[in-house]
Amino acid sequence: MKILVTRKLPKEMIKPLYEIPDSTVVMFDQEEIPMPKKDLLKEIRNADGILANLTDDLNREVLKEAKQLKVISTMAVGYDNIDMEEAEKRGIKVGHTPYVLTEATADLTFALLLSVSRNLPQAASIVKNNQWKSWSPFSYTGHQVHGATIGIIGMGRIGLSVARRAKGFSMKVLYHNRSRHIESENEVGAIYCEDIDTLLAQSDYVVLLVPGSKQTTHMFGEEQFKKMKNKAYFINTSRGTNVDEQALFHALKEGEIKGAGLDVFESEPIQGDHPLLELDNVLALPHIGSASIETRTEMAELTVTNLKNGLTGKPLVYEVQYN
Ligand SMILES: NC(=O)c1ccc[n+]([C@@H]2O[C@H](COP(=O)([O-])OP(=O)(O)OC[C@H]3O[C@@H](n4cnc5c(N)ncnc54)[C@H](O)[C@@H]3O)[C@@H](O)[C@H]2O)c1
Ligand SMILES: O=C(O)[C@H](O)CO
Repeated sequence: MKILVTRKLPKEMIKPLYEIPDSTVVMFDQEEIPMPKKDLLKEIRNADGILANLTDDLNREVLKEAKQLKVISTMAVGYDNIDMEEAEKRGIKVGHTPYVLTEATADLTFALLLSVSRNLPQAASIVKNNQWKSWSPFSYTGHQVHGATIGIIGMGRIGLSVARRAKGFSMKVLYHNRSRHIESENEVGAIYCEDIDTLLAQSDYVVLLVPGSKQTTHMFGEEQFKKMKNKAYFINTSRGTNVDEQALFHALKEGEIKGAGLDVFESEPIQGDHPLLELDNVLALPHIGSASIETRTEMAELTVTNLKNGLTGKPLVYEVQYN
């Protein structure tokens, strides 16, 4: 049985895979860059299982090559990099890592919100660059978080955890979701906006937390940014493909919205000449929502368990359901 691991992980962490009888583990030898596409195509051909991550494009063409593949285990909750229709057609089970990353990602989402609202990157750079002249009445003043209104789009696991943090800051919580989320209404008093426009018009902070999918691609564009308050901030820790970046650039440049905190981009990694990076009112991070040591360790362990279970005839801990 051949197992492909597309990113270098500590040997100790993937030990359970070596313990599968008659298994051969082929692991890419680098941690910081994805396995080149040509190597992935070559290695996946005769693989039975693959430990993948969100940078592996497991599209139809790639999966068609994978004649022996039985299990894909991705080290992420999102699985928009995997062609689920093709996986279903081929009977490939897909495992992912919900829950274990919820709190870390909610923390990072709230960190972005606080940072953009109070201009932390700009203020920190003044100190570091020896440009701090004096305390002053209005320099670097941002907008209040306490008591403001947050609008969460995608009230799922992470959305609810962000809502709990918002409640701790005495924020009014609005949400839009595919369907009502009674737990968040009962627990934090979140108010359902069936019409997304109501949420956009009333929120001081709009937080996007829906999965990446065909339905959510560019769900945020010119129209949505125009409906937001001019003093509102946009936070995206979901998927970059959910946002039309040109429209976002325009909205930020023209002052239609006040600022943005972004952890994800349409095409990652973005380069230094990306238009959004020209703007002072953008805080951009390199997709680090779940990046705490504790969470990434749990994600890796869960990914290994999902794969081992799938390859040894046991139920995956978290299996993505085909539509
Ligand atoms: N930045 C990061 O590092 C990072 C980390 C973890 C997760 N994520 C992203 O966050 C997403 C959410 O994770 P989760 O665990 O909260 O998922 P989840 O499935 O629990 O929540 C997603 C919510 O979005 C809703 N939804 C889906 N499509 C919608 C639509 N078109 N309109 C309105 N609501 C819609 C669903 O009903 C659900 O309640 C992941 O899919 C992933 O893309 C990013
Ligand atoms: O979907 C996910 O899990 C994130 O993007 C990475 O943790």
